[in-house]
Amino acid sequence: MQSATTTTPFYQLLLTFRPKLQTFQSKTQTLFYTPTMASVSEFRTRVKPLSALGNSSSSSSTVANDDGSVTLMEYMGKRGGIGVNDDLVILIDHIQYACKRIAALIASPFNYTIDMPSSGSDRDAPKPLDIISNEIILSSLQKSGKVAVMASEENDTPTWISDDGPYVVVTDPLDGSRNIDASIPTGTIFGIYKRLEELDDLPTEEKALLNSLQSGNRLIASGYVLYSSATILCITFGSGTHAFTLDRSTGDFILTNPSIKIPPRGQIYSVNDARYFDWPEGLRKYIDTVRQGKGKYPKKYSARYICSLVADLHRTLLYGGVAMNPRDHLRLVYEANPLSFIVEQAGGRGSDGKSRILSLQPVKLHQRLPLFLGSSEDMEELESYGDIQQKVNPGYEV
Ligand SMILES: O=P(O)(O)OC[C@H]1O[C@](O)(COP(=O)(O)O)[C@@H](O)[C@@H]1O
Repeated sequence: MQSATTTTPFYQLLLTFRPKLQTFQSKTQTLFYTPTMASVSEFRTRVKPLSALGNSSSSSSTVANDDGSVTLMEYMGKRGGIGVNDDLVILIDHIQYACKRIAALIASPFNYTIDMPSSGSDRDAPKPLDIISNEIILSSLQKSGKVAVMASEENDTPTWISDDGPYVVVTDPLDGSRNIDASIPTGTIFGIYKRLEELDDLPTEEKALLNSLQSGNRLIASGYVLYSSATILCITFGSGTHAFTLDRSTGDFILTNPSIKIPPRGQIYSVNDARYFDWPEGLRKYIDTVRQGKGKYPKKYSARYICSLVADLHRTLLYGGVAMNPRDHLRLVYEANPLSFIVEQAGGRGSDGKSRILSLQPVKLHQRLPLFLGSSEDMEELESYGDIQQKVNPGYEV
């Protein structure tokens, strides 16, 4: 019998893989077809107040379907009162489509048979699904017609897509992919900037790089998709952070957490605790203090660490506390900036331990840094310990 693991065609096949779920009916008809560049005015909604979500902070112009639901497309299509322009709606439609394909792939029983040439024993070396996810996102961005350049954690240099694309997309297509074989949550992270028109006359390589190195405070939207027991798309356009949960029966992302407010204080710290002896004094002291309930919040903190940034952040957004990786490991452009924007829009803070992430000017595309994200009061207390950036980074094996 021929082994499926040795045939290259299977990998090729996965690149064009589409889940066979023809019985699904999508309200917005976007799940298993590639969205075209339609105007948002073509999206129809059945209107009624959003009372079913019980969210008083939502805009009064937000409207829901008969069953009380609001899809991501409806929410952006002027229904959420957030005024996302048509080009951006089309772009997000393509990103969410790509993420649904990634979600289906991650859950596929055929993942185990994907075989690709290894690029070394490096723990950070890309896994097959990293590469496939990257291809899926690139292909969706190309089809959107709205992207000038994509900078991905998986590529050494940014990919120039189109001279007149209005947007720049930075992405980590599949974060935490080391977790996949054990079905532990993973995620996609993305950030969107406007194309810097003043750079249009520069050589392609140069303008691709400079467009991708924009400071986080220029982000116009960012988000993540969490692939877990539920597939959740969390997004900000600069007016609050909103989460949508994939309804697998229809293929729509449904608004489930409008205007998320991260609790000002949580009781959870999230960090790879095995690195304790490599931490600086300040960080050790902080963790020792809060785990004993001797901090400003007089309760003993709990530890949670999934080792999947999107999952650790999503929990932190909902429950509060701090999620951190104190060593130079996570990337400013693809991870720290988009996630800091999400956290700030939810009322929290994103820092490298000394400075606000969104104020940093990236100097290298794959620049790494310590990252601390979380509740405003917890972040303030943590930073007051001063010395919290881990300088020793031996490149851990596991
Ligand atoms: O080994 P550490 O320091 O705990 O780092 C774990 C972190 O690395 C990540 O796996 C990201 O690393 P990659 O970008 O190499 O996938 C995060 O999801 C996770 O939070």
